[in-house]
Amino acid sequence: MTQILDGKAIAERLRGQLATRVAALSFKPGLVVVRVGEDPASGVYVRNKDRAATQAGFASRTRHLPEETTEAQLLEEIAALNADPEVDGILVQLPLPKHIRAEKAIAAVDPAKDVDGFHPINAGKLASGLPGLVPCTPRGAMHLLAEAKAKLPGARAVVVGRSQIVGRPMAQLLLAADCTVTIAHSRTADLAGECRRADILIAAVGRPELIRGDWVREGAIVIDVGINRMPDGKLKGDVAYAEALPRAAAITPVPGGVGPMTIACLLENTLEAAIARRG
Ligand SMILES: NC(=O)C1=CN([C@@H]2O[C@H](COP(=O)(O)OP(=O)(O)OC[C@H]3O[C@@H](n4cnc5c(N)ncnc54)[C@H](OP(=O)(O)O)[C@@H]3O)[C@@H](O)[C@H]2O)C=CC1
Ligand SMILES: Nc1nc(=O)c2c([nH]1)NC[C@@H]1CN(c3ccc(C(=O)N[C@@H](CCC(=O)O)C(=O)O)cc3)C=[N+]21
Repeated sequence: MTQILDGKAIAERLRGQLATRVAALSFKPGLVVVRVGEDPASGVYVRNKDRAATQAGFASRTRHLPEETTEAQLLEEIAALNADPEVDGILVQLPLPKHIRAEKAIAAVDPAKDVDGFHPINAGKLASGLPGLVPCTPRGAMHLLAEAKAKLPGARAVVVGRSQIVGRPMAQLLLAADCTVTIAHSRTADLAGECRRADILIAAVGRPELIRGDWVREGAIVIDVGINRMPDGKLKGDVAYAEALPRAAAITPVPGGVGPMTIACLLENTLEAAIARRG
């Protein structure tokens, strides 16, 4: 029987554990989400983060800046949050309006408060095997692999996608866990062939059902990071779920897989950043 990795339930349990740890502190870890403009998808995510954080006992707020905010104004806002002792975690919601360079905003966040783990300092630490803040989505995927009791050392892991925010850090975490890691992308010569070798298959592409059932090795663990909004409003992953299900040992659904774990790991990172910074 294929194990369906219920990210919603696992994230709920993790948030409960975090709430218990937060309740034992003498302060509320502070999280600020900075949102610029009106990207429609961001509205839902930002509200979900805010609700999860508040429920778990964090001091959470959203700083919503208008679409016309200049890059310089955003950097000033970030500098103020860096200097605020009550703020432990800062997340600049992506995408940003086109007139703002995302890499400038990301690099402006104090690495000690960078709960997205996107700052080059944290990315460099991860690539060097040093402790630092780790991006939430790959971190959530690692929790799900633990839930699947994946035997990582020596396993062949294939990560499809090489973005700064998902694919690359995912590959680094699997490498740190002693997997043999392949990173595939849009220029990969034989994507189906690469996927078929995977004991652990991570899809982070952003193309609905690109990965077909017969690309999945019998007994593989499949983590589908993709979140694709279809014209009918429903969400689909990057993996053809119904086809892959009978072949996989374990698989994540979309929705209800990696997405909720991302939010739980944001809280996990914020708690860790708070404890590290406040001692
Ligand atoms: N569950 C969650 O919490 C989150 C989900 N997501 C979702 O994950 C998906 C990926 O996000 P993100 O990493 O930001 O996306 P990006 O668009 O930044 O990266 C996509 C990657 O997929 C590769 N790719 C695109 N088309 C193909 C193809 N036909 N064959 C092989 N590789 C391909 C690209 O290759 P190349 O580099 O060559 O262009 C690129 O490396 C999206 O659906 C996004 O919505 C994202 C963040 C969080
Ligand atoms: N600075 C920054 N950090 C991010 O981590 C970040 C970001 N910007 N921009 C957008 C992406 C996307 N992302 C998701 C988070 C939760 C769900 C999630 O909870 N998904 C639910 C369903 C949500 C729904 O129904 O729309 C699920 O998959 O079950 C999805 C996607 C974080 N991102």
